[in-house]
Amino acid sequence: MTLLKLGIPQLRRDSAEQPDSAGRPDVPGLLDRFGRTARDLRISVTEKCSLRCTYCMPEQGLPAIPREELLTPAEIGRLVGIGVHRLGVREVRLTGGEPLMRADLAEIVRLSAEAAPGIDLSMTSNGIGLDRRVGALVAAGLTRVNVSLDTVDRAHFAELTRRDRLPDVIAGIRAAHAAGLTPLKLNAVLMRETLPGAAELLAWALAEGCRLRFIEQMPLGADQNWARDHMVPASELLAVLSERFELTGIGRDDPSAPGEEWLVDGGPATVGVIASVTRSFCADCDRTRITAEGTVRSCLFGDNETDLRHLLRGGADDEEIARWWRGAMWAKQSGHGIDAETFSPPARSMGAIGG
Ligand SMILES: Nc1nc2c(ncn2[C@@H]2O[C@H](COP(=O)(O)OP(=O)(O)OP(=O)(O)O)[C@@H](O)[C@H]2O)c(=O)[nH]1
Ligand SMILES: C[S@@+](CC[C@H](N)C(=O)[O-])C[C@H]1O[C@@H](n2cnc3c(N)ncnc32)[C@H](O)[C@@H]1O
Ligand code: SF4
Ligand code: SF4
Repeated sequence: MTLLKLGIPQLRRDSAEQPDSAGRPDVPGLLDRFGRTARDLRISVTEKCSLRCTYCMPEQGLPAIPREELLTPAEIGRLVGIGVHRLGVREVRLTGGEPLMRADLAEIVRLSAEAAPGIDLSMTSNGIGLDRRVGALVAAGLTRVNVSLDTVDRAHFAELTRRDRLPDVIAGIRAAHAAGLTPLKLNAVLMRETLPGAAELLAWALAEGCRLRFIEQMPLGADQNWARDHMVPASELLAVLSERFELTGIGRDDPSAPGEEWLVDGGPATVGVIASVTRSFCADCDRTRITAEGTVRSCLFGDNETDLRHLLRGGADDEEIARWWRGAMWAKQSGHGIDAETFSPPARSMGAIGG
């Protein structure tokens, strides 16, 4: 594979070749060789972002994807329809980059909702500008939103994201809540720098009626500055939170949910931990991803991508596209492999994959 600078790979030369499905049983779903079936579709709609979180983006942002290489709303809607009606997808999440950077986001939501009426259609966002657009997004069919927020200290937020935008994020969170997009989950990436403020962030989330989840940092940053012995494991976070709150473990909503939950002070409020590194949930993974350029990415950490865009634009029918998608997922790797001695981070960073 040829790498472009800053972690965006060109399409693999062979990604426009139909994936090898040898040995795959003839079933409609997105089965892989390890017995997992993907039902949770995550679609990245852009690489652009209004923030520059240090664990995700380089300071100068990612190189722009030419407009004609991005999937259009109609193409995204068509893939959602294929995923739901032919491949067994049960929930769809829009992500990025920052989805709100796309001016046609409401159109993407509308066409996706029309392609799969009644589906859980959510978005993961940094919340900036959500206050102005949430009405249109809900009217278009958005059912839920998760917002990323690492600290409620304005100066610290500016340092972590390289942008002084905390008031905009909070406005977005409150507007989403007021618009009925609940449960509203907040995602906070665990870092040495944010650990001392973790209890404060939880107190803030509880007061706002949001469900906070802390996420172990993964080696997916464009600056490639992750180190196993520097990351904060879930166990350390739980010890810190327990100094202020009484936590009672209640496990996962379902086995493939990445987050484990704890009741806070007897409940009903909860705090979640997504321990992707130290308590990996890869064995139960149910994810399939489409990148903003229309490739299937079977795993966050798997650089082998299969191009569906040329099929969408080349007159292929839905069943042919479904066949390629199934083949791409059949080849999915067993897990992220972070603990293996041979591990090396993927070529794309989180913002370029679609987290
Ligand atoms: N290892 C791993 N981590 C993931 C994956 N997808 C998301 N994450 C991490 O989980 C965090 C939360 O993701 P969200 O986009 O909020 O999605 P979710 O937790 O599945 O969403 P809900 O259904 O609302 O609970 C992200 O910030 C990522 O760090 C994945 O496929 N593998
Ligand atoms: C890449 S962002 C895209 C959506 C949106 N811009 C946002 O921040 O929510 C999706 C999620 O990935 C998480 N993320 C980014 N880099 C990460 C990393 N290195 N390790 C773990 N999670 C990461 C973010 O915190 C966010 O919750
Ligand atoms: S985590 Fe989300 S908000 Fe932060 S830089 Fe990455 S894409 Fe942007
Ligand atoms: S790292 Fe890959 S296999 Fe593991 S949960 Fe994420 S997408 Fe699934």
